[in-house]
Amino acid sequence: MQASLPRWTDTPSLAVTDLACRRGDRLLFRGVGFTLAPGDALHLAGANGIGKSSLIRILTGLMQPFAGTVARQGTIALLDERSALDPHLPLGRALAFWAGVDGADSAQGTQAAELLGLAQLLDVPVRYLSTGQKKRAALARMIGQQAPLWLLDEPLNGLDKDAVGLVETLVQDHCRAGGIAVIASHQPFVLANMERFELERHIP
Ligand SMILES: Nc1ncnc2c1ncn2[C@@H]1O[C@H](COP(=O)(O)OP(=O)(O)OP(=O)(O)O)[C@@H](O)[C@H]1O
Repeated sequence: MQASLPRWTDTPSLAVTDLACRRGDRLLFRGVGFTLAPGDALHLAGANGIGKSSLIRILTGLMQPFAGTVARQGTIALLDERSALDPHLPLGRALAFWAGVDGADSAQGTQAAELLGLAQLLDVPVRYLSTGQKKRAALARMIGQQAPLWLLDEPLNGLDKDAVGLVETLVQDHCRAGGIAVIASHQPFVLANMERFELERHIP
């Protein structure tokens, strides 16, 4: 079931040092540090509101940390609660739009859509997709980016059991191909050799 392997030239890495995050007047966490190399996967675990999404946004560069540094090597693909797909476009064209923006091979997006069981829905406007189908479509968009660094915020929300297994396999394939994945999830995420990072240990 493996997608054709992504290709990138640089060796990806993600190194986080002594990171702290403040939202409003509250320090959410401090002293967060880890280093990820090709093939590594990290599960960010913790209760609702602990700061998993905030940490993912800091890793992407969308949010500044209160303290600490993030060093990235390689491009990032982000999956969060927003699919980033134009709701008015048919799914196939919405995916092709992002392939164009990312300079990626649009066949990769289509192939990812097929892997995620969306082959029959490429002509359907994104706004008509169900919750689980929208999540699958967002995953197809992310995979189509062919980026080495995958940052996934609650990737299993809204997915049925089969799709959960599929996503776990896709992430595993990505890491086996030399990619890196960070997965923020309050649900179990089954992946061989994945490290677990408990944000709770970093509450001030
Ligand atoms: N713009 C903001 N200003 C102030 N506080 C915020 C802001 N955005 C988020 N927060 C707070 O920061 C905390 C962490 O939120 P975050 O979304 O990172 O948590 P999370 O661990 O991803 O939660 P969940 O599992 O529910 O998705 C929450 O208490 C939230 O209310």
